[in-house]
Amino acid sequence: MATRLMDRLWPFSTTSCVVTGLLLLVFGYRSWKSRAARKEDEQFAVEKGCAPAPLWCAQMPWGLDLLAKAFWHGRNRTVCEWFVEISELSGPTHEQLLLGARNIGTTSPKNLEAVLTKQFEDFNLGFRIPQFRDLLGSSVFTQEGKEWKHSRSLLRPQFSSNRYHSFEDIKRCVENMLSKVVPGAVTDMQPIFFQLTLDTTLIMLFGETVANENSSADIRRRAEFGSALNTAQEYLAYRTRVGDLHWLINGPPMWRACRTVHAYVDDVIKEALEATDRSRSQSGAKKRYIFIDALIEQTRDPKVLRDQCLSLMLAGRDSTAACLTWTVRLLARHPHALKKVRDEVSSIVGLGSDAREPTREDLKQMTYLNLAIKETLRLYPPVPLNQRAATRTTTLPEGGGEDGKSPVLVGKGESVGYLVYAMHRRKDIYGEDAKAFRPERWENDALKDVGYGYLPFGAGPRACLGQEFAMLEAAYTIARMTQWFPYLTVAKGQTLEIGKEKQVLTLVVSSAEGCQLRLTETAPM
Ligand code: HEM
Repeated sequence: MATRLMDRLWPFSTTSCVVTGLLLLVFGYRSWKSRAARKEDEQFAVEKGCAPAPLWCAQMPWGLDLLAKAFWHGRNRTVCEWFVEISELSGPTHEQLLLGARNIGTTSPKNLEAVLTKQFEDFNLGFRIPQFRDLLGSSVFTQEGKEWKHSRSLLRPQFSSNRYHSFEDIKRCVENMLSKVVPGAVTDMQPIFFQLTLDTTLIMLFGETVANENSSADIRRRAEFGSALNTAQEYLAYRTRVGDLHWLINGPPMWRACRTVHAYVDDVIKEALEATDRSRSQSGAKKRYIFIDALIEQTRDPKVLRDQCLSLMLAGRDSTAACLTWTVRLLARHPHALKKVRDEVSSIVGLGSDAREPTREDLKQMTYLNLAIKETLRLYPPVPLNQRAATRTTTLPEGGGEDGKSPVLVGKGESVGYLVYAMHRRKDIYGEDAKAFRPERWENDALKDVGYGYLPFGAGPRACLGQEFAMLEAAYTIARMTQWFPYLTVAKGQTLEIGKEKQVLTLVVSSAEGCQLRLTETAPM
């Protein structure tokens, strides 16, 4: 019996011994390399007056326990709150050893200003390029240097408000979305917002062609595309947690998801190319200001078109949908804030589905609504963590030494993770009630100079290009939703306390509980 059991286990135990041995060798080599590099940098550190930042202590060699914890929090859907806990315990800047490689985590506005703007040339995207390549290929999000500058200068003019007619398209999509909500029934708004933002992004990129295709086959294909995009993103998110060992996070579900996503985008682009050719051949045809036209003027290479469009689809869909979901969740849980939004919308455009649709000017006047969105982006920045890696040995301005005021050394290739979610909840920046939803805090002069302490859209040369578009879409959607359904009630069983809810962290942070609400036209009894 015992021999039979050994026979069965033997091949597995041999394989696991070999794998474990190899991993130990790899981690050991990385630790040795990291220490050797540190020695070389010692002189530089002395010259710059650097001191070590607190070590976020891993109890096991090579930080294996940190990796295990990261995966545990991933499964338990509490990663962002874990980062808050770490930064509260270790201070605004800490060092850690993960899989034998040293890296730095920071929630310091001064350090972020250095990384994103002042010392822009000292940092690059690190492992983002190989981590994201399978899905996003080469696009504005995964390029650097000349290529990135070219992509950015190509895309930027398309975002300026007079070049796209998206506002009318957003309005149409929002009307379509609201007409499907059943008043008084419990509705999960999260998937509805993801669908809305996918539709608006598709229209922005490709014009009428795609989002208007409403046969059941088209709808099914769009849904398959959406779910494949989610799967692929989950893989990318796990890859970002293991640095240069990203290639370990792979497998058939990821390959299938990438194939589905790419096939869908390729078909849409093919259609858009044909539509552009048709409209060119019709003399006097009305010029459509859509992204794909501008891209096609530069290239007809299907791979280049796919990579750029897919990146924008991802950026346009997920971040704005997350922003909408969290805003509505928070408003429903804060009746006082919801009332203020309702009163404001009512006084500017009136309530009721047949009331006048808000214009851009109306939206600008809705100051409280805009503050509510701003406050949501503080508590739930859709991109809650991000990172850069040093292109050469350099320093961060603060975080080292006993008082945390000395510069911190960053060796060439080491990564700096910046924890926007945790920074946005720092009490020394936002006050004792930092974890509360209080849009009024932005009326206070004390936050006028918050600068790099508030970064939902990033900053510096790589700051978000879609910010204006996203804010317009979010404000319009919530204003119009308030007109149709002025009252929101949280469904039973949903978490009420901020930060206690389960969260799904892919490249954006969304709600694991969804956003289950009752939307009603009159005040609930
Ligand atoms: C609430 C919504 C949004 C949020 C919170 C958001 C957030 C961000 C952040 C944090 C970055 C910087 C990334 C980095 O530095 O690594 C970024 C970049 C970018 N975003 Fe957004 N974004 C939003 C909506 C959009 C939309 C709707 C689009 C376009 C359809 C878009 C397109 C871009 C582009 C093109 C970049 C620049 C990438 C680069 O130059 O590296 N974003 N966004």
